[in-house]
Amino acid sequence: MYKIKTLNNISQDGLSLLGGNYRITEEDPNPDAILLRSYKMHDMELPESVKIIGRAGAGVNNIPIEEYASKGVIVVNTPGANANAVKELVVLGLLLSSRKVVQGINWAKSAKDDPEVAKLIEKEKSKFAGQELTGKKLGVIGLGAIGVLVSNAGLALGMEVYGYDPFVSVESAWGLSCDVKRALSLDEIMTDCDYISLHVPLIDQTKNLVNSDRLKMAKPGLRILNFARGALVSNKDIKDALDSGKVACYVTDFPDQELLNMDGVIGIPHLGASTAESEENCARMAVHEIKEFLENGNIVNSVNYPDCYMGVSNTQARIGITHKNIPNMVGQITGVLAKDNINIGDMLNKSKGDFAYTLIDVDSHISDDLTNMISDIDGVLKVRVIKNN
Ligand SMILES: NC(=O)c1ccc[n+]([C@@H]2O[C@H](COP(=O)([O-])OP(=O)(O)OC[C@H]3O[C@@H](n4cnc5c(N)ncnc54)[C@H](O)[C@@H]3O)[C@@H](O)[C@H]2O)c1
Ligand SMILES: O=C(O)[C@H](O)COP(=O)(O)O
Repeated sequence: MYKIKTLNNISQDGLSLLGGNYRITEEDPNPDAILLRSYKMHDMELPESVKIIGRAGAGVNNIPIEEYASKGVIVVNTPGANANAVKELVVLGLLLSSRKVVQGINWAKSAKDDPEVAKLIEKEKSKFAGQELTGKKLGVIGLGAIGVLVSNAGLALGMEVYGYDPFVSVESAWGLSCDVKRALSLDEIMTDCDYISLHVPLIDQTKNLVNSDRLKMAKPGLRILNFARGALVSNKDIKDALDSGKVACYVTDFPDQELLNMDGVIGIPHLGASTAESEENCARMAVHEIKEFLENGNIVNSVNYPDCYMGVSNTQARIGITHKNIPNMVGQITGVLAKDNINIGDMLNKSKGDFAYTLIDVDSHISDDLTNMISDIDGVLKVRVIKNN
């Protein structure tokens, strides 16, 4: 029986895929896996029993992925599973930033007790006039799962779309309409566009990506949409830009008290991925990835270890080893097996940055002694016997 600890509410539709060999728990001190959404794990003590962490969603800045890698713990996420939900909210964000709908609705509601409200509306509506999207320039920063969908949606709305992503993947490039123009620098986007939508992960290199130096380059009346992470945009600099009219509206899915007190900010309470469809997609994908790892040792969509897939073992035993990416690890591991005269049926070794994973199918039973000998190799982080007949 595997134990899965949940740190956030996870869609039942996904959890139901776990099956009878799994117990879902919020309290167990020794779970095999953790399943979460945006819960911040940085200050949490990670139980030694945890082998894999499944982020039902895209962003992993709430998880100390390098620290967990050094403990031999795999972190996976669910690429693209919530991209459509975010894209739809970005389309709404484009419209909200263009038309004073939020302000207009709030004003109309405030006049609800006035019997003359219908007349008043016709008199006052000119205060809430806006602009159209068609023909405007949209700059999309980050052309991953969400950025691609947003770019294509921008074209469908009649916008001229510029995309910037120096690391764009082949898969994204295939999904992107050929009518999206390639921006060669962030500055180009900042200088030329009427709307900017951010779709990059929050990492050291992207913190405060939108700052006073970049905002200086912008045309007056720029609209900025941030459905990626709050810290990508400097609060102080956005305030100055809103005050000066450089930025006409900042739509963010990550408002804080400071932002909610600024005129020109539309703060949405982190609803990008909050649709039934997206929550189901993410939970299903994360559950699938956790099951693959716990039952077969396969790594799917990891953000801190290489992906590794050997299907279902058809030999007597399977062993999975997380270790440092240093010379002679495979030699030492197979040396231990050879000493015990154990034949290797199949094997995979892959690395990602400083860490690596070795998955081995063998034709005989694996003893505790042998497991301990592999664990004792310098650089080995976690050893798991996945199947043992
Ligand atoms: N608001 C929400 O509810 C919500 C939902 C999903 C994702 N997100 C956020 O959006 C981010 C993007 O999600 P995604 O699914 O598109 O991820 P993704 O990994 O598919 O795409 C991210 C893209 O950013 C690019 N990139 C990285 N650094 C860059 C840089 N310095 N400049 C330009 N491009 C850069 C990458 O090459 C990649 O193509 C997530 O990391 C997460 O923080 C928010
Ligand atoms: O990175 C993500 O996937 C989003 O920010 C969604 O987060 P949530 O699962 O907490 O809604």
